[in-house]
Amino acid sequence: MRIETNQQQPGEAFLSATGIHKRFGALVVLDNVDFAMGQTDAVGIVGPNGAGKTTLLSVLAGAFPPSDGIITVNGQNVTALSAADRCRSGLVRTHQVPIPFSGMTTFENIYVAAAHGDAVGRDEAYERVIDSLTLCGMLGVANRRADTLGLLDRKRLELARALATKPKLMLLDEIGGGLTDGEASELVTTILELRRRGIGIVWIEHIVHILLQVAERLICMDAGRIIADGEPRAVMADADVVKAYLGGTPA
Ligand SMILES: Nc1ncnc2c1ncn2[C@@H]1O[C@H](COP(=O)(O)OP(=O)(O)OP(=O)(O)O)[C@@H](O)[C@H]1O
Repeated sequence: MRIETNQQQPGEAFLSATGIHKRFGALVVLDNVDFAMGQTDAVGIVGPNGAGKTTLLSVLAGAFPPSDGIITVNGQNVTALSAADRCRSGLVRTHQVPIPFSGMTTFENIYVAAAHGDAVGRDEAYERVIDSLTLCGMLGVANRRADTLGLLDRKRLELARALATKPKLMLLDEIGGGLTDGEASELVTTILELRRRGIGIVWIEHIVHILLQVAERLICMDAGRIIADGEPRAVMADADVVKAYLGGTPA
């Protein structure tokens, strides 16, 4: 199902993926996925476990190449580019399981991202760290070693590190995973602030009511395919989505 939305035409897309397949040996994980979005869009991705959501995010971010298909950023074919090069084009991802540099402080972790992401000078990197610490509510733990942080702060650190690369578009993989509703709501406040700055968001999340506070467009994947794409409430009510994702019971 493709539901009408205000999504941009393919020619205007900041990020696009065309005919994406991903196979791990005989296992087909992405099966002819087409996806396009504008730079400031907020897109949520849902779907059952194993649907291929994280794999799609990884292929978009450049963690590994697709088996087939083309990915463009700002009209440029980036299919063969590394994640680091895509980051310099403004596309950055966060990970489902945060793995910071454990022996470094929060500040140092973000500094590495700021200095590496766009090859900036020391002053600008420092400013980006302060901005990221502030926006993500981490000033109070700036000098704590990352391996002493609780889960919410490690999730905040994922956001802060990504933000410090000065992204145009952030790909978030279950940033709310493992958090309570209250904790996840705190992250929503931060993510909405990112949106106010004009940063686009692609967000995979199982906590749907939290996701819907941000997503203006929702995609549902199942078995490596996009089975619904459009206005979030319409997607959640779609018969195929109800069957594949919601166990036959509408949300
Ligand atoms: N590196 C890999 N090698 C082999 N199989 C993989 C690899 N990465 C993912 N898979 C398989 O691909 C399928 C899709 O995995 P993926 O993590 O993309 O799903 P998902 O929709 O993100 O699931 P979840 O909601 O549980 O995170 C799964 O069957 C998974 O076991």
